[in-house]
Amino acid sequence: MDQPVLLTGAGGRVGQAILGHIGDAYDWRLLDREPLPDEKIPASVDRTNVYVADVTDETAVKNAMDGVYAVIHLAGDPRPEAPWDSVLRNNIDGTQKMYQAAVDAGVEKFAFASSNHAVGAYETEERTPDMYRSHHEFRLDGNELPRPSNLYGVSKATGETLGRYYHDHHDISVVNVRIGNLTQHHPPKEYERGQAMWLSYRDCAHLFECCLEADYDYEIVYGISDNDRKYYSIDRAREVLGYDPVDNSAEYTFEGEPLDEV
Ligand SMILES: NC(=O)C1=CN([C@@H]2O[C@H](COP(=O)(O)OP(=O)(O)OC[C@H]3O[C@@H](n4cnc5c(N)ncnc54)[C@H](O)[C@@H]3O)[C@@H](O)[C@H]2O)C=CC1
Ligand SMILES: O=C1O[C@H](COP(=O)(O)O)[C@@H](O)[C@H](O)[C@H]1O
Repeated sequence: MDQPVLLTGAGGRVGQAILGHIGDAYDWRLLDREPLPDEKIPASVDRTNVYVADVTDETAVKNAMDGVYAVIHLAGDPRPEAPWDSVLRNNIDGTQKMYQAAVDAGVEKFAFASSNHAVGAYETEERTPDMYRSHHEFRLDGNELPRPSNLYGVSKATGETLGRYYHDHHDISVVNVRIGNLTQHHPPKEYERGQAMWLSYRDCAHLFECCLEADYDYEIVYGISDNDRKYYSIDRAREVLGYDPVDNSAEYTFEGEPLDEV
C-alpha cells in the first residue's frame, strides 16, 4: 500500500506496539495530542508527518486526513475508571470527529480500538472465574450485544456504533478491534482474566496490519493472542482478516516467566 495511513494515539502503548513492528512498512501520518519524542517515531517517518493535535479539533484532523487511505484510531482515554466527561470528549466526540473527517476525505478503511470493556458485563458472578480457565467453553464472538463494564466501555460500544453508522451511510470499511490486555514481553502477571485476554505486542501489530490489508465491510473482532485460556473467539479475525497470532499466555508461568526458561 503506497498511500498514507493515519495512526492516532501514536505515542501510546498500542501505537508503539504497532510502530515497533510495522513502523517501516507504511507511509505513516502520526497524530497524538502529546508531542512525540524522536524515539517514538520510526526512522522512516519524516517530522512533517507527525501531528500534535487533539482528535476533537476538526481543523487539525481535517488537515491530517488529507490524502489518507486508511485510519487506525487509537487516541482516547484508555482508563476503565475514566469519568464520563473525559470519555464523552476524548472517546465519543473524538471518534465522531475522526469518522466525519475520514468520510469527507474519502478514506477507504477505518480500524477502531474498541475494548473488552464494551462487553465486560458478560463476566457474571456465575461464570467467573471459571470462564477465565482453559477448560471452559464460554465464548464471545462479536455477534453479541454490548454489555459494558463501565462508562469507558459505554464509550467504546458507542464508537462501534458510530462505525456502523458511517459504514452504512458512507460506505467506509470499518473494523472494530475489541482489544484485550496488551502487555509487552509477558502476559499480565498473576491475573487470570488478563492472561485470558492477553495481546502480545507482535500479535497486536500483526492484527492491525491485517486490518490495513484485508477487505471487509463492517466487522467486530477480538484482539487477543492465541491463548489457551480464552473467552473471546478469534475465529472471525482469522476468517475475515487473516489474523494468525503466534503468542499464547500458556507459554508462561502464572507469574509471567517463559516456561522454556523455568
Ligand atoms: N492497552 C490496552 O490493553 C487496551 C487499549 N485499548 C484502547 O486502545 C487505545 C490505545 O490505548 P493505549 O495505547 O493503551 O493508551 P495510552 O494512554 O497508552 O495511549 C493513548 C494515546 O492517545 C493520546 N490521546 C488521548 N486522548 C487524545 C485526544 N483527545 N487527542 C489526541 N490524542 C489523544 C494520548 O496522548 C496517548 O498517547 C485506546 O483507545 C484504548 O481505549 C482497548 C483495550 C485494551
Ligand atoms: O480497555 C482496556 O482494557 C485493558 C484490560 O482491562 P483491565 O480492567 O483488565 O485492566 C486495560 O488494561 C486498558 O488500560 C484499557 O484501555
